[in-house]
Amino acid sequence: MPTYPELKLYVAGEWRSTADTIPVLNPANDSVIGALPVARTSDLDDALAAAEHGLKIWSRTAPRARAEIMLRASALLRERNEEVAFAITSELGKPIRQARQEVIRGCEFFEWDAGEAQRTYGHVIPSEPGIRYMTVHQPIGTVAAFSPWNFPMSQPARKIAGALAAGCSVILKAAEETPAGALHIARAFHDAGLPPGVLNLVFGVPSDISGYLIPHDQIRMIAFTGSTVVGRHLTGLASQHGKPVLMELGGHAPVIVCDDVDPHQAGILGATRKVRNAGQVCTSPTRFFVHENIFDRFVDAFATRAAATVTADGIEESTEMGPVANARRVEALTALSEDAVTKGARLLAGGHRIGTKGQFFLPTVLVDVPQNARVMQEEPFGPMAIINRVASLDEAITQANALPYGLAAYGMTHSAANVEEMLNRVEAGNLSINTLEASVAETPFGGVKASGFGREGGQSGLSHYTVIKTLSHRMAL
Ligand SMILES: NC(=O)C1=CN([C@@H]2O[C@H](COP(=O)(O)OP(=O)(O)OC[C@H]3O[C@@H](n4cnc5c(N)ncnc54)[C@H](O)[C@@H]3O)[C@@H](O)[C@H]2O)C=CC1
Ligand SMILES: O=Cc1ccc(S(=O)(=O)O)cc1
Repeated sequence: MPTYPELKLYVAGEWRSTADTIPVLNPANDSVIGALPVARTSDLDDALAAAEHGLKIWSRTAPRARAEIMLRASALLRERNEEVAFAITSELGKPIRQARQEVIRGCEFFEWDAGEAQRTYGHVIPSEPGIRYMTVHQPIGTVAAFSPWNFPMSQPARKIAGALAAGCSVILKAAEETPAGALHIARAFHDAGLPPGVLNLVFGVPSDISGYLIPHDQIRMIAFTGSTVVGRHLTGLASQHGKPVLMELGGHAPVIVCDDVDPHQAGILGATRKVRNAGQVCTSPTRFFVHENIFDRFVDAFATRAAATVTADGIEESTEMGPVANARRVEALTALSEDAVTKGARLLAGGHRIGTKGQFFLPTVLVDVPQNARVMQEEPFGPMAIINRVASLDEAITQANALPYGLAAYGMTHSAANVEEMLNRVEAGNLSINTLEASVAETPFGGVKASGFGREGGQSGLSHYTVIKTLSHRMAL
């Protein structure tokens, strides 16, 4: 059986502890599994100095050589999949099978961006004789990155992959609740031969760290994934200091179910995907707008499948859904469910926690939810689905666009005309049809409206980590 790693900071290529620590809990049983060192100001200063040195080396390292180190680190993570997955399940609660998939997804980000590192092409711009115009893409500098607790490995991987592929150095503050995924990444890069200082990993009080790092001249770009409230705060701080940001924020994903699909199959797909990572995914399908012709059959299939979800400690191979990440989520979900029922929603499954040990909240299905219920506006970030009936595609799209969020959106239909209508009108960064997968390494991922700006992954994923320099070269003075 693998063990949970000893938690350390990683600064200037070395592991370090501090006297001040934060306990890390297993949400399946509330036991303490680790003590996380809190970075002191001196650790942050050391990380800044190391990242400055690391940038000098890494930005002058050939893209092919960068890619080789990234691919070696990724291969090590694949070899260590069982150990990393065990750590993720221990600190977050996610079923071990999903944790293994998360490790693979994180590796795919490194592998994709390692390839993109070698394709950051500039242009030669047509010009008059005697002068040449060209552009090159250079690393933006040292990046301050902040990753959330819901994907402890793949979310840090996203940011580290983009920054390192572009030739930047990074100071990553990973989530205090789930630090081990980022720690395993740092370990893999250390073992793969990444020069000291290129990647630095710190933990602590989030606002203290962001408040200290972002204003520093040396930090040239800020990448954050998390709530819209925190993202806006960091965007404000960055803008005060004139720095660009990449913000991947909240979502409240609509799913438009047209009447030309099999309602049983669609309901089962919806319920299965809803409980992925206990619904704690920014792209989690949440508001199902189902055509009235198939509504009842969809609801039956969805609620039956949701209620049958094997909910237990994620370390068991048979578990389909583990606990939510912490007590805050249980409280928030309970309040949202009670509020919706009070306002007239029908509760068909779940709605409450189970057990006295651990943070287990049952898959929850709310039907015919009125507009004034809080859950119609607030991201539940848990295993909670809203299913409402609509009379037309037009009504569904209007409902889908009614919130300020615009991250992932989904449709289920076999009609090309319906797809075209959704593509043209649904306000979202990512629209997926007949699949509830919104993000893979090779496609750009990100939001519109309150869900953020910028894209991670795909061909454009490195653009935020580079700056374009234009050369105007006259052949003679
Ligand atoms: N888009 C996503 O993947 C995520 C979204 N969220 C959203 O946030 C809501 C609340 O989550 P909580 O963890 O309870 O609260 P939160 O908003 O306090 O924390 C979210 C994340 O932001 C980080 N953070 C908070 N303040 C920060 C600051 N000043 N500087 C830098 N990082 C900071 C935290 O370390 C954490 O990882 C969730 O219900 C969900 O809606 C949370 C985690 C991930
Ligand atoms: O919570 C948002 C989120 C989480 C994971 C992923 S990915 O599957 O690792 O790409 C994307 C968005």
